[in-house]
Amino acid sequence: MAQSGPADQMINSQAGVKYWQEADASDNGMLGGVLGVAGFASVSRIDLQGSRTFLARLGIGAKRGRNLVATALDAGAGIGRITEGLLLHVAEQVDIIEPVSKFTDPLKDKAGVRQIFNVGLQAWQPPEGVTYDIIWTQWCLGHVTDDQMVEYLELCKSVLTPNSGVIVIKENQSTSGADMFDATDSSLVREDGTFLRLFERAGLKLIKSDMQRGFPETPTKRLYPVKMYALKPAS
Ligand SMILES: C[S@@+](CC[C@H](N)C(=O)[O-])C[C@H]1O[C@@H](n2cnc3c(N)ncnc32)[C@H](O)[C@@H]1O
Repeated sequence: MAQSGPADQMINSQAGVKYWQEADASDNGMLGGVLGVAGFASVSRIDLQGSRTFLARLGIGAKRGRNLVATALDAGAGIGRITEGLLLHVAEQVDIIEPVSKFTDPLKDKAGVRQIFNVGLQAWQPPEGVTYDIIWTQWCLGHVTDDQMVEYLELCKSVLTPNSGVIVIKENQSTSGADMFDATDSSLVREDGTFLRLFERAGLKLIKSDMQRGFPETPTKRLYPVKMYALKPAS
C-alpha cells in the first residue's frame, strides 16, 4: 500500500474502534476470522500455549516451582480471550482495558475480573494506588500512534509492582522492511526495530523475548510472525 509520512500518523483510533464494534464477540472475531479458515482453527489455543510457556520462562505459572501473582491487567482485551485462557490461571484478579463495551459486558460478573476500563490505551488513566504484577498487551498496539504507545508504556511503568512486575507485549511483526499501515481496521504492523526504539523511549529494558512458534501455515495462507517481549523499568 502507498504510504506518505510516518506510517503511524495514518492510524485513526475512531476508525479502529468502529471496525471492532462490528466484529463478532467471539474468539474468531478477535482473531480477524482466522479460526474459520481451513487448517487454522487451532490458532487461539496455540497462541495461549505459547504465552503460558513465555510466562513460565519468567517464573510465573500454576505449576510447581513457579509463582502465582495477585494482579494482572489485560489491555485491548476484546472479549477476554487472554483473561480467561491465561491470566485468570496465574493471577487472583484481572483488570481489563477495552474500548468496545459489547465485548466486555459479559465479563462484568466473572469471578476474578475486577475493574473494566472501556477506553482505548491512549485514554486510559490508572486509578490512584493500583499496581499490577503482569501487564499483558496483545494485538492492539497497532491502534495507537508511536507517541501514544510511549505514553501508555510510561503509564504502565508507573503502575508496575516494584521489582517483580513485568510488562508483556505480544504483537505481529512487519517483515517488509517498514511499518505497514492496514486501512481495513486502521492499524499499524510495526517492525521489531520500531518496537525496540519505542520501548527504549518509554524507559523500559527488554528482559526476555521469544517468537510465537507452531502457528499453522498452508500454501495459500501464512500469519504474520508474532513476537513476545517482556519488559521492566530500565532504572
Ligand atoms: C485483534 S483484537 C485482540 C483482542 C485480544 N487482545 C486478544 O488477543 O484476544 C484487537 C482488540 O483491540 C481493541 N482496540 C481497538 N482500538 C484500541 C485502542 N485504541 N486501545 C486498546 N484496544 C483497542 C479492539 O476493540 C479489539 O478488542
